[in-house]
Amino acid sequence: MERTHDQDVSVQVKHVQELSINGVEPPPRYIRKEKDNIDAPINTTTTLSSSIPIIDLHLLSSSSSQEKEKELEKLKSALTSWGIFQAIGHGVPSTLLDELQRTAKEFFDLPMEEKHKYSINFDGKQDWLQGYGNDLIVSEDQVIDWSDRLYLLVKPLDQRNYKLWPQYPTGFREILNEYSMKTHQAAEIILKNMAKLLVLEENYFVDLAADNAPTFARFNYYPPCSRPDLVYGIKPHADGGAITIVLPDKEVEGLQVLKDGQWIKVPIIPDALVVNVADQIEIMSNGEFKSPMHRVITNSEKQRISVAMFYVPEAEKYIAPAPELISEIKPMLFKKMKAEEYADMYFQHSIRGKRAIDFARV
Ligand SMILES: O=C(O)CCC(=O)C(=O)O
Ligand SMILES: [Fe+2]
Repeated sequence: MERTHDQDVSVQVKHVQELSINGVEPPPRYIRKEKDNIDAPINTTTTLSSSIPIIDLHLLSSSSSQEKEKELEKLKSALTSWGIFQAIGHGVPSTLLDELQRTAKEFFDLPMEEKHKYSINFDGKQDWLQGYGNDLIVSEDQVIDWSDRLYLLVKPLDQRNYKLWPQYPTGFREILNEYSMKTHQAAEIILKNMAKLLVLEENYFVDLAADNAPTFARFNYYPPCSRPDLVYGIKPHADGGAITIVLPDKEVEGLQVLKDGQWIKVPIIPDALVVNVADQIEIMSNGEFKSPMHRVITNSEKQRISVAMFYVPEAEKYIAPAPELISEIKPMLFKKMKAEEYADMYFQHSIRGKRAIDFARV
């Protein structure tokens, strides 16, 4: 994964945090264009928000088969109709969630010079987009998200680039390490039960999170923005890996998911982790599980911080619909390709605001 990027990054942008401090109107390149909008109304009712499934991961490994079956049924409907759910009983201690949020905040609060030590473009080199930065700019007319990020490879362990793991705030490295181990266990439970639901071999999806498979942590920092009506925190997108586990901000909402043509707010549930299916599981499940479009809106008064863990299949692995899920009535919906080919495709299309998975269809 230590690939250097040969993309032209000559167009540099400021960190959003600096723009926000000056309180200026967002510059034109942050203003979304008509083509970036998905023409869907926002559903502001809490009824739909509160119908986003809540799954107790602990019950999925419970000894009572009745409880387990009930939770599995809920998981099935979460994955097939929403592609997103709130995970409780995930085994990550509440104190660790708080510590991770606190360290993330302390990192973004550091002076710019300190954060720049971990810059994506440090020394003019790009380490597969790892480090502190924001959207990679590939064209002059690209619309930029109102967020700064710290993006780090946390697995495979021997590929971690500790030069980009902040030394301050103290304890950052240990906390991220601990958090990544705990969320890995949650990811395994989810992936195992996904295979069960599709009557596939138990490890069919768990292997996607094997020791050699990459996991990335992305700390998202969304400063206040004077024009939430015009500027996205993250534009509408689907994630490109296998699954994503997000620790959302404890106090500030912002994440929305597209469901049946409407944007639905993902509500804050204390200590819950938001889990979403990403494109490569949609492909492998032959479209049974949905990789949902989601976006983050900005807030005029408050900053928001989230931490996303992306579980990504190993570069060399072939991704294709499971043969067991292909039949005369359900033909193969997606082409077979290497995970790294998909990753490249994802990168090229998503940066231009397009859905990569549409280019993988048969
Ligand atoms: O900030 C959030 O809640 C979600 C972030 C997200 O969608 C992402 O990092 O891909
Ligand atoms: Fe996302």
